[in-house]
Formats: sequence, C-alpha cells, structure tokens
Amino acid sequence: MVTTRTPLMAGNWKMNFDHLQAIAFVQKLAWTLKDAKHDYADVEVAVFPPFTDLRSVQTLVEADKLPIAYGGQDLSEHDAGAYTGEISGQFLAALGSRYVIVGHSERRQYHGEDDALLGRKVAAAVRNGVVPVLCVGETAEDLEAHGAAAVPVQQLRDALAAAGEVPELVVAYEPVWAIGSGQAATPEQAQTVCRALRDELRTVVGDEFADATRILYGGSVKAENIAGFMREPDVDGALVGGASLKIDDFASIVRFRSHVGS
Ligand SMILES: O=C(CO)COP(=O)(O)O
Repeated sequence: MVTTRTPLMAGNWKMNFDHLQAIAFVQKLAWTLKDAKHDYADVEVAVFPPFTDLRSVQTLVEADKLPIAYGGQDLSEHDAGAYTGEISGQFLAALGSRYVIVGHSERRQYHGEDDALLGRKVAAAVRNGVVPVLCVGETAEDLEAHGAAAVPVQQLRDALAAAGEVPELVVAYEPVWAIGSGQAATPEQAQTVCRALRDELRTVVGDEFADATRILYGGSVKAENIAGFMREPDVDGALVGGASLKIDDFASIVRFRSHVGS
C-alpha cells in the first residue's frame, strides 16, 4: 500500500524572538513563501514560538489567513490548577495551536523529564485536541553503547505505553549529538532510525497508524542538507532549530523540492 504523508517542516524557535520579533518573522516568512517561484502547497509549515508569542502569532495568522500552523514547545500534564509556571493544553488549544512539542531533549536534559511524564503530556495534548510532536533521540554515549535506534525506539515505546490512546501523532527523531552541533546525521542514519520508529508504531499501534504518522528528522538541518533527508522514504519532514530563525534558510528548507541536483 502506498501512503502519502504530507511533509511537515517545523521550526522550533526555542527561547528566541519576543512577540514583536515573532510577528515580523511570520509576516516575512509568509511573504517569502508566497512570492516563491516554487510551489510548496503540499508541504505543511509550522512554527513553535515561545508561549508569550503565541497570541500574537495567532492574531496574525487568522487575520491574514496564513498557511502557517503553530504550537507550543511544551505543555503541562495537567489541564488546570496550582502548578505555578506551567501551561495547560487547554490554553494552547484556545489559541488555535495545532501542535505541541513534547519531550524535546533540552526538556529531558535540563528539566529531568522522563518517558512516563512525557506519556502523560502526550495524553494531555490528545485530551485537548492538540497533536503531540514527540521527540526522541540518543546521546553520543548511547550511540556508542547501543547503536542509533535502540534508545529512541525505547523512548517511543515507553512514552506511548504511558499515554493511552493517541489518534494522531508526529514523531521527531533528534539525535542529541546532532542538535546545534553543525554535525547532522547522514540521511542513511536518519532513515535507519525513522524506519525503526515506524516499525515500532506498526507493532504497538498498527499498520494504518504507522503509515499515516509523520516522522521528522531534527539536528543541524539546513537548506544545504534538507533534500538528502527528504529523499529517504521514512523521513517525512524536519524539526529545525537554528536555521528556522533565518527567513531565507527556513523558506529554502520548506521549498526542498526546488533544490535541483542537491
Ligand atoms: O533541537 C532542534 C529542533 O528541535 C534542532 O536544533 P538545530 O537545528 O539547531 O540543530
């Protein structure tokens, strides 16, 4: 069976851009993509601004009917209550967020988030009608000790086991050693792990879900290397950090099909 998955190009801004910079960036991005010679109609574009920017991005996207999705970089496992500093999935949904990133390696590393908690965060996203973008990935030490696929597959398995039923999911494979390092995985490495993740979805959830789920690669993705990743059958897009903060770089990643001969 041939399944067509719409590629998703997602920009994780991390802790960059205040709401004014966010408005300027999204306006310029939409304008750059609109004026592009190359069609990107069958690519979904999403940005993940800091929480304080989301309302501004929503206002702009809705007013100008921009074909740009957006979402939060994290959410609470709870929907409401005495959880100082946390952000509810309800609030993200109320702002029209289509997606939310769950389990980025920076959250795992600096905030001690483990797979059981991430499973509950996935459930919180699902409960509120927001699609989780679940990040998995191995460190350089994991890579040496276990190879590339074992740790990300285990992370996916454990998070899904804690999550309950998930109608729609995006998975992002982000090797920790490739994030912000300038040293991306090779397309072959990305394919091997994305394939293993899809096989895990096949086993745990089923064929239809596995075939429909987009699996992204992230880690030093740039305009120069995106076409190579997108040629791999199990890589359905990218989660982009640094290069998503530069209009021309991110627009060029979105228009990966125009990279003739790359
Ligand atoms: O962490 C990332 C996206 O979530 C990747 O970051 P870089 O693209 O800067 O390596």
